[in-house]
Amino acid sequence: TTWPNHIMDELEHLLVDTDGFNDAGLQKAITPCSNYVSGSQLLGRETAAQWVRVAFHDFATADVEAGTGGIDASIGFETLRPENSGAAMNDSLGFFAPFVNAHVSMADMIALSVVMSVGSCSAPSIHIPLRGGRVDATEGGLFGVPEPETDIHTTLNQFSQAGFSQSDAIGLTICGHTLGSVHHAGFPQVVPESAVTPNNTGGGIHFDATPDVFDVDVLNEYLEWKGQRGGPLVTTENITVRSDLRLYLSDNNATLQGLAESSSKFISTCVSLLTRMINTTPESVRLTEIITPNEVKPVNISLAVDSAGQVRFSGYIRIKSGAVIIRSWALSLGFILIACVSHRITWTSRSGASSPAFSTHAIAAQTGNSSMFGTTFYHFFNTTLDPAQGISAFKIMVMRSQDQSVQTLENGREGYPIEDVAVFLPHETTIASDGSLSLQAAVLTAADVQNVTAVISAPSPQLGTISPVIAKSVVNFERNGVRGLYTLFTATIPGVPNLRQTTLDLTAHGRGSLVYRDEFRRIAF
Ligand code: HEM
Repeated sequence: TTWPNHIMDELEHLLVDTDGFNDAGLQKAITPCSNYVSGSQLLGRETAAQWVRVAFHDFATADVEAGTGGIDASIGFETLRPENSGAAMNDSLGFFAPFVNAHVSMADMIALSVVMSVGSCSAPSIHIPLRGGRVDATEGGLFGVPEPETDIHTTLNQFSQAGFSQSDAIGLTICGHTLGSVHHAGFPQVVPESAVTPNNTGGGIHFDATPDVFDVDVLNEYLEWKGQRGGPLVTTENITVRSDLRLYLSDNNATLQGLAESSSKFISTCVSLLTRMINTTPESVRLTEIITPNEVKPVNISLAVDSAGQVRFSGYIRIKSGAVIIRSWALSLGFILIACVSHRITWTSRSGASSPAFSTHAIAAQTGNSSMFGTTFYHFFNTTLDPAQGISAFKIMVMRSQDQSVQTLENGREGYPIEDVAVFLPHETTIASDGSLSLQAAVLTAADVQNVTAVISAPSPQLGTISPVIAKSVVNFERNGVRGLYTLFTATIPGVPNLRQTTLDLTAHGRGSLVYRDEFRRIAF
């Protein structure tokens, strides 16, 4: 894929930027893995485990033959159903809500959270491949999440409707039940009140000795009948609610004995089953390619037209260091080659023609960011462009430290595209006392643009679920003076509920059928 791909870029950010500079803030919720982010640690709840359970409950009502359900965030509308009992659903969706935007659906957050939980709560880190592009449901789906009371026949039918065979169902359940606990609060029919203690007020009993590690312990403890022996859904005195025991015994432990061959067999089976679980979606959904951490990624690339009409080109280049440490970087924009001590920048002018050279420098790498994929470093650049020449794309040159070889990253062939005819200016957004927002854009006067509009995508509350819906509205911009070679345009819109998550797609119509777009810009900083 070439840059930008908004869905993949956003999910990659959430997955990879988990620490230090530009931390997306998701992984902290499950660091350490025993952490509970939605309330007191004394409750004995675990956010990482909740995330995996929520995904299962969203998935479990899929009907693969009908092509409906699966990971579609319909779970948000279904939290009052007895089959979705427990704090996990609204805890998790409530935590994910501030991450949702025009290109990050709640359904993708649910899938991503499984990848994050399993990847973070394992060593070496277990990587479940993530794809994006799931679409949020607008209402609840079918009933049919298996409960502790559900008989084995019904349970297997429910899994089968979701595309999972008997051995898949057994495998997926034991893979899920390596994390977390069953709680007296929510499941008093499974866990007795005696589990409640001052340090465990929710009365959680673990499935295995390591409830905060995604590992094979639950399986070994069950088969060897030691430790937690598979947990409360195996051992509870109330026979009716021994759903795990019924499931595991439904093929006389054959599936589990197969999985117990080795830890790696268990892990690889879990990866495969959990991947299938998060990729079960309504049939209209087209998932993206697998999201892999970018070696080199442009971040927050922006143009700004200052009051003197100067064009500032700035942003970050994030570099992932694995085996390769990159000592220097450069930006190239086609024809201009800028050389300073160890950085080079070239670019393509607006017309694709060569432009005069300029020099800039990168500010030393920001604090490294260590993620489950390795460490990343941010390099800042900020330079002035000649507005008459403009910019249409840039390329990035990196030097590998091992052999000093220089590689030019061209984002396919054409370079990383950048729009300089119509530019939204998020730093100039102002908020009036009545909450309304004044937006600014700059459009190159020579482009002879008649019509500037924007689609605003604002995550907004919706009835029946804690998950936001993206409300879209269109706004027309009016001329508002001149800055150098640019004409300023402005628009006023009513306040939005979630400013930080609200984005805008700017469109300017020029001569003939020429259209200039500055897409997926944060409305304000
Ligand atoms: C027959 C199928 C299943 C039944 C009846 C079942 C039932 C339950 C119950 C009653 C709890 C306790 C929840 C609480 O006290 O908060 C639980 C916890 C959990 N389940 Fe399942 N489950 C099943 C399958 C699965 C599957 C397939 C997964 C994921 C792949 C999964 C993942 C989890 C996780 C991670 C927890 C711990 C949650 C926490 O600690 O908050 N379960 N399950």
